[in-house]
Amino acid sequence: MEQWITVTAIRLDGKLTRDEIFTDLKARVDTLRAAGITPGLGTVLVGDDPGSQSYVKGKHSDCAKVGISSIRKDLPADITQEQLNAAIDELNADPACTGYIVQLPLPKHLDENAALERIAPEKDADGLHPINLGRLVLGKESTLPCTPRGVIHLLRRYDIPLDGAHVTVVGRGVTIGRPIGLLLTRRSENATVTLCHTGTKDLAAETRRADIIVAAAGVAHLITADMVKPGAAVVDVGVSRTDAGLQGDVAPDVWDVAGAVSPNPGGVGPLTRAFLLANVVERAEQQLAAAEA
Ligand SMILES: Nc1nc(=O)c2c([nH]1)NC[C@@H]1CN(c3ccc(C(=O)N[C@@H](CCC(=O)O)C(=O)O)cc3)C=[N+]21
Repeated sequence: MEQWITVTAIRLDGKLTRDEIFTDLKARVDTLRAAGITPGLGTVLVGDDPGSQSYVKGKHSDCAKVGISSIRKDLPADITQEQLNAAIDELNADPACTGYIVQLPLPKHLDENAALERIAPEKDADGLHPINLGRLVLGKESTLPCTPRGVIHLLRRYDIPLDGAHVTVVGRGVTIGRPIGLLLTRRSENATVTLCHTGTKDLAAETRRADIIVAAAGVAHLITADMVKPGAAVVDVGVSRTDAGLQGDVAPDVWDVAGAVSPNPGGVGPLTRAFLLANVVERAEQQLAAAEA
């Protein structure tokens, strides 16, 4: 029998939205350069994981597109914590580097939290330094984590209402699951958030009552059509490298039920990168404002 597949969901287009952000950033970088400040993004990459290498490469090519200079530190997988510390200290001291990241995950013998804490908080482009995460909890101005910023920007770009919305977040990772609730529950967003994880007893019950699902578990096709309220927005953040290629957390049949879905690839990933650059530009703008004051 013939199968009819009805794709009804709006596509939350991360590439298009990224291009809009880049246009804005490029103009701001031109202004900074004219004032004598060149924003510079540093990356610290340890080891030769192909995924991490491709992400870092993407970040540097983004920099070139908006006029941000970039500094790459690629280190072998077997370096010691002291050698990693030395690379971090160099970027902390380098005036050409206005913001940087330590690409995660690090090889298992290295201490990720120690590395993140060693980053000068004012150069933390990821927004993952404990001072910045702590300031976010306190509601103080801080560098915001890139992926949560990207998710919220994408929802707003497509006029998905956040005020009063029930958002179910799936996954409790440090880069998205934990911080995104802090952003979504600010007065400016005003959403109600449920955070689910592997200990959640009835995941489908939690996702089914959501107006917005943020799927960030890193489990391929975890979210299926039966778990989605008709018309809900579904943001696919997770990435799994499988034999079938890159797969998100959202199964294809979700497009038949949801009102809006972010594709993966082509959804949140490009925005994570765009907000990394936005964070670097904003750091440099603050530097300029401080110099002018
Ligand atoms: N310190 C640190 N900061 C990070 O922000 C960070 C990290 N470590 N470790 C790994 C994760 C993952 N991540 C992605 C960024 C862009 C895409 C992206 O642009 N993806 C493209 C596809 C790229 C491809 O095909 O490989 C897309 O979704 O369209 C994906 C994933 C940043 N991360």
